[in-house]
Amino acid sequence: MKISLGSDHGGVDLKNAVLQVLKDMGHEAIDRGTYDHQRVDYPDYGKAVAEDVAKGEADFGVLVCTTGIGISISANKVRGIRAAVVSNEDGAEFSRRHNNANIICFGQKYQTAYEAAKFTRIFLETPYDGGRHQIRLDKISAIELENER
Ligand SMILES: O=C(CO)[C@H](O)[C@H](O)[C@H](O)COP(=O)(O)O
Repeated sequence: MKISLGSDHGGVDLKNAVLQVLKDMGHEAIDRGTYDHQRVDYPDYGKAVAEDVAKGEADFGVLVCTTGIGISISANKVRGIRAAVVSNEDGAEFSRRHNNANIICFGQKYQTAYEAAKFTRIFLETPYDGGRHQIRLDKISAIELENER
């Protein structure tokens, strides 16, 4: 699979760790930065990864900031993006099964590299259940359309 990854300065170490694991697993990775600990703004990286996924240039995205919150809010502003902050195995599985999430987000403050890699693997390997869940996702899409300028 092709995975786009991004983080701000608060998530760069965890992003780099997940990037390496994804490469080791044989995935193709697009690293949208940031690349060091210099202070940057998380919306720039949330947008870059979200647009890769929304345009079909990546199958899935991985985003990391200090808490996972700001960068997920940013990514979710892009039409068609369902970015989920995940902090356990169940969330990794159900963000895919029920929400058809296309970006997994982490808070570097809370997740070890081992956990983030495990949750990302579960996320990538879990299919969407469809069925009744599509009714809810269609309602989310309708909210997006109703609120477009
Ligand atoms: O967690 C974040 C946003 O939800 C970011 O990673 C920032 O680190 C956080 O906002 C703190 O910003 P700072 O400039 O590093 O103090």
